Amino acid sequence: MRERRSEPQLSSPIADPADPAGQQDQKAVPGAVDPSSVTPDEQVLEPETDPQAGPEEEELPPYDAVLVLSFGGPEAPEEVLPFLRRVTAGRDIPDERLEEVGEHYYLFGGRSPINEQTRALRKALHDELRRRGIATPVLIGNRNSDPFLVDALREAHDQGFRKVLVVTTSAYSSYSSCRQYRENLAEALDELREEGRELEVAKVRQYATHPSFARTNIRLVTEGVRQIGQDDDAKLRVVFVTHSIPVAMDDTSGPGDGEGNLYWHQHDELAHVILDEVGITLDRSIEGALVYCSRSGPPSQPWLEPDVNDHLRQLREQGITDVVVAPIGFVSDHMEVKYDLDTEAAQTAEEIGLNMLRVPTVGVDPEFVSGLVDLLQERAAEERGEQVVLQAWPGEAMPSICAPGCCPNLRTALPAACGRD
Ligand SMILES: CC1=C(CCC(=O)O)c2cc3nc(cc4[nH]c(cc5[nH]c(cc1n2)c(C)c5CCC(=O)O)c(CCC(=O)O)c4C)C(CCC(=O)O)=C3C
Ligand SMILES: [Fe+2]
Repeated sequence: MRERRSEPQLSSPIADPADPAGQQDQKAVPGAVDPSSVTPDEQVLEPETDPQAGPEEEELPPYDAVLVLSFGGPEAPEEVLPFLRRVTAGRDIPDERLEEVGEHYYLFGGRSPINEQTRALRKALHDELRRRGIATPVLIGNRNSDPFLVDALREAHDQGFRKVLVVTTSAYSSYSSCRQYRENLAEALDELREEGRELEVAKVRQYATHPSFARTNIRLVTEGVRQIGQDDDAKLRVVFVTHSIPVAMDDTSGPGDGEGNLYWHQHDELAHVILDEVGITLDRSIEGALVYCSRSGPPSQPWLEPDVNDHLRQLREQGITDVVVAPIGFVSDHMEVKYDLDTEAAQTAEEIGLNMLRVPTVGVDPEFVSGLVDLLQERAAEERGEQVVLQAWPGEAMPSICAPGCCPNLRTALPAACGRD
């Protein structure tokens, strides 16, 4: 087992002798995608017939469609409870907890921003693929809301697609953030097979260790530190936040034959390089810590700690006046960010007189989107048997085909796609 530091404190700068950050060539991508320009219609599956497309138009062989697989969320008050029941089906999450979480959604009119953000990501991937001359369609499938994964794959099959390349909206390695999506895929494929629809799916590797994810987060945090306007390093902290998971889930995260704690380790490594790079760019020495939000489950079950609110109070007691909160565990500003950070943590900060600035998630940042398209192309090249160099920083590239027993389901062994088990 990896030795998970119980003290969340990180300090900068920690020299990285092999800093590859500046060495990898960066592709310039013009123009960010405006999420408001995405109409619901655009997610409809349309065969792409671009009148301008020449015969040299490339695709992504052997894949004939890309699917963005996301968590999903409610978009109206009456969708909130059915959504929460779906999320927690078969788990011992008490009703009070569901009502409590329901309130977070009702505070925002029963609408989570997540589906809109998934549509914006779909459009951004679509546009970046087109910029590279790749005409492969991009679809959306969700775990917990419409368009559901199985329906999206059924529609894909009906359109004639047989090999689908999946990218999830989840960067890290753990049961909740990786294997559970693979189980969703296996279940959907089984259901379709029973209907006589045969499909193959593959998934791009978890991208917490892809350089584009690190570089985008480094730039966003650097900007946050610049903006907050506290030039005394001793009064400022960076607070890196991710979704808490049960300690038992973290202990078993990563390849079955590995050391475990990969979920924590990937966040810890990324938080360190972000602090190092911010320190180098701004010529400062800023400290930070990795903390958690959105804990659920019974109090008797240990989850990763400390909670972001407890940590903010502790910082204030230590004389810290300003915090830059960086939600590196999430890829879009969905409900966990809007409620747990922008509402709850912001309120805690205000109560205790701490100035807090929340950094945006990677969202549809062109550098991040470009990295995801690199990963789609990398996975396709790998499948064609071509030699591929897996870019990784910080840490190691995760395999695109997971090892047996990787990030196990601790409750029931279920079939999972895109792995060797
Ligand atoms: C690691 C991780 C991610 C990041 C990776 C990824 O993105 O997948 C994530 C994302 C999300 N989690 C989300 C929502 C919820 N997660 C829950 C419950 C849980 N999450 C867990 C872990 C994670 N969760 C775990 C171990 C549980 C308890 C057991 C279980 O039930 O699996 C519950 C149940 C109620 C409660 O909080 O107790 C809800 C409503 C939303 C939607 C937000 C929106 O609507 O905008 C998103 C993106
Ligand atoms: Fe969650």
